[in-house]
Amino acid sequence: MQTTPHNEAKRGDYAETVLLPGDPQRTEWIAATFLQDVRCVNRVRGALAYTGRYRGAPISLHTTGIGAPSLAIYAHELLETYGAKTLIRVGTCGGLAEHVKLRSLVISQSSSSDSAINRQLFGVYDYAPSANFELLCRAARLAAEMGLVHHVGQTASSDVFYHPDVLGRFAGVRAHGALAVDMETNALYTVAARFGAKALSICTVVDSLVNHEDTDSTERQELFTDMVRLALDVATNATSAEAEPGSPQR
Ligand SMILES: O=P(O)(O)O[C@H]1O[C@H](CO)[C@@H](O)[C@H]1O
Ligand SMILES: O=c1cc[nH]c(=O)[nH]1
Repeated sequence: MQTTPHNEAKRGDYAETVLLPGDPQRTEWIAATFLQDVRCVNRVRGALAYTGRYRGAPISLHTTGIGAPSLAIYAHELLETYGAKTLIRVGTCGGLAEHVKLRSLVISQSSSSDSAINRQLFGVYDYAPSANFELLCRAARLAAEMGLVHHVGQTASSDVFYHPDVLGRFAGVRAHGALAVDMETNALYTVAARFGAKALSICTVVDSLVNHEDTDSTERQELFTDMVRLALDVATNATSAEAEPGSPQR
């Protein structure tokens, strides 16, 4: 029998720190490119998950799929059943501000949402899901030390990818400083807070809704090298002085 309705991994199969890619191909690539002693711990629904080591430290990867409901299920089970303590999303996002260029990194400090999920949970409050402060500071410091083009600030999460009003629907959050949009960060920060866990979302900008630019999906795995290296260094509390020779710099 499976341990949860969505996961065949056994208790103890995950490390306490789990990186969360949205796409199973990204998960596979991270496992093959960055981890040692790696084994696959889940294949249910194609939500590939691996556990291995990064510079000696235990680390897991788990695919979240697309959207808040999908991420919320996997994050909940990782925290409740598998004993995860730290979740770091390694995702993609669309730029909402002119200065947020393609291929840069967006480290989300907080995330607004158009989802109805939290409206039923907080009574009269509009909940403000936020990154773990310690992870956020570490990511900002390491990104600067690594010379990565990055932005730290608030983001938006939307339940809608294809919308008839491509940019107009973001007018309110853009006018209040939102840098980029994805679909899961709001849910990640909310579920992590419920369990008293640490969470951070780092996304690579793959298109700009403002500048009407797009990356080619064939370049995307390579594009993720900086984001994944940063997330792994944040996860394992490395400093850039310890970075392996040949670590990508920008
Ligand atoms: O590339 P991932 O991490 O899946 O993230 C983004 O890409 C998907 C939409 O194409 C959504 O999940 C969105 O949040
Ligand atoms: O435009 C984009 C790009 C990635 N992910 C999103 O949710 N939107």
